Amino acid sequence: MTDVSRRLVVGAALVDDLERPTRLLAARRTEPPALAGGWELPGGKVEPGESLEQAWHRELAEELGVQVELGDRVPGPLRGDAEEGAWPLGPSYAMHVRLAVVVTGEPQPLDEHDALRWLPVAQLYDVGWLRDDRPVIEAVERWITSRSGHTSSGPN
Ligand SMILES: Nc1nc2c([nH]c(=O)n2[C@H]2C[C@H](O)[C@@H](COP(=O)(O)OP(=O)(O)OP(=O)(O)O)O2)c(=O)[nH]1
Repeated sequence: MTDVSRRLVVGAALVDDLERPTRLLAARRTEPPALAGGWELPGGKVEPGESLEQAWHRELAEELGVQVELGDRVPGPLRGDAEEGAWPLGPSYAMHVRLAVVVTGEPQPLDEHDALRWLPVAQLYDVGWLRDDRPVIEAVERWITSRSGHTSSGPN
């Protein structure tokens, strides 16, 4: 099935708190025309020679103007080598997703986006996510819900 390797992409599930998240940042794309107006996780393609971690930090600085701390992976269904745990975006891309929080700056739609929205968990589907993001957002929702259901002093 993985006869041709996919181009790696990083996506950030930017939340307000890594341990007890209550909201997620959605970004509206401006290009290409086929994807314009769709909402996505900020991020982009991993450059040659770059680690995934470097790509997350670079993309979030370029696109939103923020420095971030990375949190847990949100694992997807792809298997094998560089795509292990990534999410398929059509036939050509594989997106690795991690939670992240802003440590410096305020997110702005600097590049590739024309709007940003912080979505409370109860309103995660108020925007029109890109088709391939839907299962990713469902996984993020499960992750957030599992965390917010715990008290900070709980055993789990
Ligand atoms: N960043 C991002 N891309 C997504 C998501 N969902 C989705 O289908 N895509 C697609 C859109 C693009 O075809 C591809 C990622 O490319 P990109 O355009 O974001 O990459 P980039 O920032 O490096 O942009 P560029 O310099 O190559 O133009 O994955 C998502 O949630 N986040």
